[in-house]
Amino acid sequence: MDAGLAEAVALLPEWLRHQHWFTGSRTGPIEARAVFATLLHESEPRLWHVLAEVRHAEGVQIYQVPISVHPHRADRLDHVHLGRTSEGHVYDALHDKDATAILLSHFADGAPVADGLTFHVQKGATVPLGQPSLVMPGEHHNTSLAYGDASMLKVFRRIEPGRNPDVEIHEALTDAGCDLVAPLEGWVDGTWQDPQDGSERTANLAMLRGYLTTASDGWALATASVRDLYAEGDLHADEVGGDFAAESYRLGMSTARVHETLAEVLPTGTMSPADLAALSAAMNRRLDAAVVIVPELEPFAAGLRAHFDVLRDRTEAVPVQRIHGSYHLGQVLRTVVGWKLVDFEGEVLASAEERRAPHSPLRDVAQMLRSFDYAARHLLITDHPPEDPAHDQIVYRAQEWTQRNSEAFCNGYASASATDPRGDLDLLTAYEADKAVYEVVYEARRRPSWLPIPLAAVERLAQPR
Ligand SMILES: Nc1ncnc2c1ncn2[C@@H]1O[C@H](COP(=O)(O)OP(=O)(O)O)[C@@H](O)[C@H]1O
Ligand SMILES: O=P(O)(O)O[C@H]1O[C@H](CO)[C@@H](O[C@H]2O[C@H](CO)[C@@H](O)[C@H](O)[C@H]2O)[C@H](O)[C@H]1O
Repeated sequence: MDAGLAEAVALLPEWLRHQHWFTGSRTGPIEARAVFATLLHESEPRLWHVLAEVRHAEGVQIYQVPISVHPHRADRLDHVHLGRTSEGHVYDALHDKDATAILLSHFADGAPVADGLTFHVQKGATVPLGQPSLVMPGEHHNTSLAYGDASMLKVFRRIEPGRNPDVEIHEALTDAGCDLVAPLEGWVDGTWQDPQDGSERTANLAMLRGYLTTASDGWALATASVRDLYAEGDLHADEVGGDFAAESYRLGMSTARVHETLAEVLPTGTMSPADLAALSAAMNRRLDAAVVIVPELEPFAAGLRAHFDVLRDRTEAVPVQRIHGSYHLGQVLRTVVGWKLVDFEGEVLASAEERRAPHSPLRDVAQMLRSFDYAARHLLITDHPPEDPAHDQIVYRAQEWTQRNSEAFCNGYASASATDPRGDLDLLTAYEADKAVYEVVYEARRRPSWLPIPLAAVERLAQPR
C-alpha cells in the first residue's frame, strides 16, 4: 500500500470514535485497515477514496472515508482535521470543497474511474459542475452534500454489500414518475475483495439526487406547532395558530401515494398466519433483548407482549410490499408543492436483510404515529420537567396534539388509499409497540436524556386497550 495512505489510515480509529455516523462501539480499541483505496486526485489536494474495515468491541464494519491530504495546514478545514502524516495534513474530504468538486467531476466523466469504482448518471440528469458543495448540517448517519441548490450527493458511511435500499427505492420511484421524492440523478458503485474470504463484494456507495428547494423538515414544522400550543397552556390544539393537523392530513395522503407506487413497481407479497406468528416471535425477542439493555422496560413487558401475542392467533394473510422503513418527521420535507419523502435506507440499527425486506405499510404508519408523540413530548424534557408546576397540564396538551395529528394523518392516508390504517388496529398497535421498544434502546445508547419519551409511550401502550 502507498506509504502516505497507510499513515493516513492509521489516523482513522481515533477520528471515527467521534463521528456521529459511526455506529460501532466507541469505547475500547478500534482498528482500521483499507480494503479498497483509489487515488482520485494526485496533486494538492491529494484525494483518496477509501473503504476501511473497522474492528471494534462489538464487531467488524466497513466505512467509506474519502480523505484529502494538503501539504500545508488548511485553517478552513480545522474542524475536520484527522492529523498529520509525512505527506501533509489529512482531512475529511467531504468537507473539503476542492476535493468534493473532484468527486462530482467523476459523474460527468461517465467512465469507470478505477478498478472497482463506477459513477453512473441517470439519463437526462444534469451534473451541477462548478457549484460549490456544502455539508448538510445536523447529526446524520451519512454525509450529504448540497451542490448549490441543484443536487444533493449522499455519501453512505457504513457500507454493506448489495444494493442500498435508498438508491433502489429512489430509482424505482423516479422511473415511475413519482414526484413525492427528490429525483435520482446518479449513483456510485464500488467493488472490492472481502478481506476475510477474498470473494468479490459490490455495494452502492453514494447517491446523487435533485435538491429540494424551499424545503422545511417535518420535525421543525411539527415542533414549532407544539411550541405554539405549549405557550397557550389553556387552549386546545385546534385553537392555536400553529395547528398542524392540515399538514398531517396532507402528509398522510402523500404517504399513501408513495406506498401505492411502491406496490406497483416493486415486488409485493403476503404475510401468512405463520409469517405473522414469526413476526410476533421476533417482536417478543426484540423486547427480551431490550429489557436486558434497559431494565426500566421490565414493568411494562407483559402489557407489550399482549400486543405482540395477538399476531400469533391471526388466521388471515396480510399484504406486504417495500416501504420507507424508518419513517419519522425528520424524513419528510415540506416544499411549496407539498410533502416529499427522503431517506429510504431503513433503520440504522437493523441488519441489511431486514432493511430490504417487504413489510406491511402499516409499519410506516405506526412509525409516523410514534414521531407525532416524540414531537409532542420532546419539549417536556427541557422546558417542562416533572418538577414544573405546569408539567401535568402540558402532558395533557401533548397527548391531545398527538391524538389530533395522528387522526388527521390516518384520515389523509385513508382518503388517498383503499386502506384505512386503523382498519387493522392490532397490527398497527403491535408495530407501534415494537418501534417504541426499539426507541428505548436507541435513546438509552445515543440520547439518554430523551429516554423518557419512548418510556412514556411504552407505559401507555402496556395498558390494555
Ligand atoms: N433532496 C434533498 N433536498 C434537500 N434537502 C434534503 C434532500 N434530501 C435530504 N435532505 C435533507 O438532508 C437531511 C439528510 O438526508 P438523509 O437522506 O435523511 O440522510 P441521513 O441518512 O444521513 O440522515 C434530511 O433530513 C433532509 O433535511
Ligand atoms: O433517521 P434514521 O433513519 O437514522 O433513524 C434513527 O434516528 C432517528 C432520530 O433522528 C430515530 O427517531 C426517533 O427520534 C425522532 C426525533 O429525533 C422521532 O421523530 C422518531 O419518531 C423516533 O423514532 C429513529 O428511531 C432511528 O432509527
